[in-house]
Amino acid sequence: MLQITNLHKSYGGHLVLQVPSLFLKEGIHWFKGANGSGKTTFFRTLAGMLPFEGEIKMGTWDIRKNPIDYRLHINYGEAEPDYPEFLTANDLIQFVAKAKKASQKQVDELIELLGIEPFLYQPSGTYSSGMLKKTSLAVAFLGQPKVIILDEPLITIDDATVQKVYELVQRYHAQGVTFLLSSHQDFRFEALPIKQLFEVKDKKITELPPPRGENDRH
Ligand SMILES: Nc1ncnc2c1ncn2[C@@H]1O[C@H](COP(=O)(O)OP(=O)(O)OP(=O)(O)O)[C@@H](O)[C@H]1O
Repeated sequence: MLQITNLHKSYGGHLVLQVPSLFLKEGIHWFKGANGSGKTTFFRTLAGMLPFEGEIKMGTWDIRKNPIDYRLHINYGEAEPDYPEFLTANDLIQFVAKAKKASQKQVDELIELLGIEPFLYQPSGTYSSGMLKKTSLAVAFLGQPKVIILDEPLITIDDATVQKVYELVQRYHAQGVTFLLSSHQDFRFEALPIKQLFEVKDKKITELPPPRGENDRH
């Protein structure tokens, strides 16, 4: 699904990530790593938000040669969303829905599932961190993505919303969507059928044995 070749990512000449070759199959992938290890940098690079050296392809779409197809089919949910404070959740969701060619039905379902109605028309500057996160999660599921990247999707949301996120991931996964999830804690996504587990450490990304899922424990 995603092929990364000779990726070098630096900030101001300081190398933070080096990935000679990495192929991510279809499925749910979990990237672990300590604070500052490079997870967000990797995700933002894959999402087409940062300049980098190397090659990134989704199927046959090259991030540089097919920028529209590539970006239309990859969605990104920020770890710590930060929006212009005068914009409402409705403004943000409608804007992205248009860009991602999402239906109003999909918009309404995500707003309902994630419990966004109570603050839909309030400026985001008034939101709690959980309300901001719910908005960014709704945005990340819009359209017909082939890949959804969720950076620390479970931080700041309550337990009921965590269950909703698992439900959404399972539902989209069943429709063939590939997920890249990150956490800086060891235990986060055991409830999901993780295909590949990676550790981001020392500027490198290394595959680890997959975690045992909840279903394996019975
Ligand atoms: N815009 C930037 N300019 C300069 N350095 C940056 C920038 N963004 C990140 N870095 C550096 O790149 C490295 C990786 O940061 P990154 O945010 O990707 O880590 P992370 O694994 O997502 O961390 P966390 O778990 O704390 O969110 C860190 O050393 C960080 O200081």
